[in-house]
Amino acid sequence: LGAAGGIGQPLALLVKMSPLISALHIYDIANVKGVAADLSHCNTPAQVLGFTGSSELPNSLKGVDVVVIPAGVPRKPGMTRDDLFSINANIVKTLVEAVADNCPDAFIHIISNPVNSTLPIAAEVLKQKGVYDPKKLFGVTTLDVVRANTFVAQKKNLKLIDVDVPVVGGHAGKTILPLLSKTRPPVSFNDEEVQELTVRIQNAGTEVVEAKEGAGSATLSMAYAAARFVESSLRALDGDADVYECSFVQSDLTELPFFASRVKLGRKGVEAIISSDLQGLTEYEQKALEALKPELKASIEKGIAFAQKQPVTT
Ligand SMILES: NC(=O)C1=CN([C@@H]2O[C@H](COP(=O)(O)OP(=O)(O)OC[C@H]3O[C@@H](n4cnc5c(N)ncnc54)[C@H](O)[C@@H]3O)[C@@H](O)[C@H]2O)C=CC1
Ligand SMILES: O=C([O-])CC(=O)C(=O)O
Repeated sequence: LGAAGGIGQPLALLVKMSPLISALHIYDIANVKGVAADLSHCNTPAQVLGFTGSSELPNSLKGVDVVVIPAGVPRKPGMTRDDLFSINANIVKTLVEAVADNCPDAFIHIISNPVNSTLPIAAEVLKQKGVYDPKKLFGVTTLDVVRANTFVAQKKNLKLIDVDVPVVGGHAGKTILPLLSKTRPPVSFNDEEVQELTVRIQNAGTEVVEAKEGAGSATLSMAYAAARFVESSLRALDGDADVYECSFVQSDLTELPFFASRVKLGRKGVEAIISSDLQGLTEYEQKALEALKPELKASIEKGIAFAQKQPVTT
């Protein structure tokens, strides 16, 4: 949903290449028919159907196993992700209402920012509709992991394919907390490296927004990350027993109702939340974890309050 946008188009292309996908439904309020015609000429198995306008939204969702939502406006230089709230909150609310009505059992991947608030909005909408399954609702934070892996591999001269850094918390500024001490394979960092890498990972979205000079935010790397999360979800749905990803989900790892961490994915969604990553943190990570909680809590509460003030349409 939001398939004709900067993320939506390359994401649609990447998932069209996946042998795990039989049907690819793409929906947007504009320009989607051309994208569908174009994509449908690729000789890969997924059958592509384009849907546009709210009258076609229900049919785009019927029978769907995984819904990905990158609909909404991106940042411009000088903005925070929270500055997108006033527009994107409504977009996510409307789309998740349609998901609740048409494919309530689907895995739902929320990309639209601010994820720290849009994910709680989605949860609240699903609750009001009576179909909330916390195991199937995901805030997509895969790009933070992709970035952390890339930057750590570059800094330490490691083979990229081997590096895996869990990133916890949320998806904005200092709520993004890479746990460098939990990097696999084990790597040691001095204090200066920890500081430099942590700040770069936290500000990587802004790095792209500034480089694009008003033309939007990360789209290609985001599409890559979202395609990875889709692929992992489909493998889990197919019964693969070894699927782990970081995601912002309902969680009891901390006192906050939603928290990003590594999760084990299975046929029914989140099978387990991996608590061991939060054990044995360094002093730096422990302090950063405590420091991110007030901002993350406020963003979560803002999302919930918004959804409670504007009950769902039935
Ligand atoms: N979670 C993450 O890590 C990341 C999230 N994002 C967020 O993803 C969102 C999309 O970014 P871009 O693709 O670059 O923006 P974009 O403006 O290029 O595309 C957004 C698309 O959403 C569509 N859209 C707007 N309202 C809609 C509605 N009600 N229903 C369906 N489609 C609708 C637009 O027509 C457009 O095609 C932004 O909110 C951005 O902040 C971006 C990068 C990373
Ligand atoms: O920075 C933004 O606005 C887009 C985003 O979430 C990211 O690139 O991590």
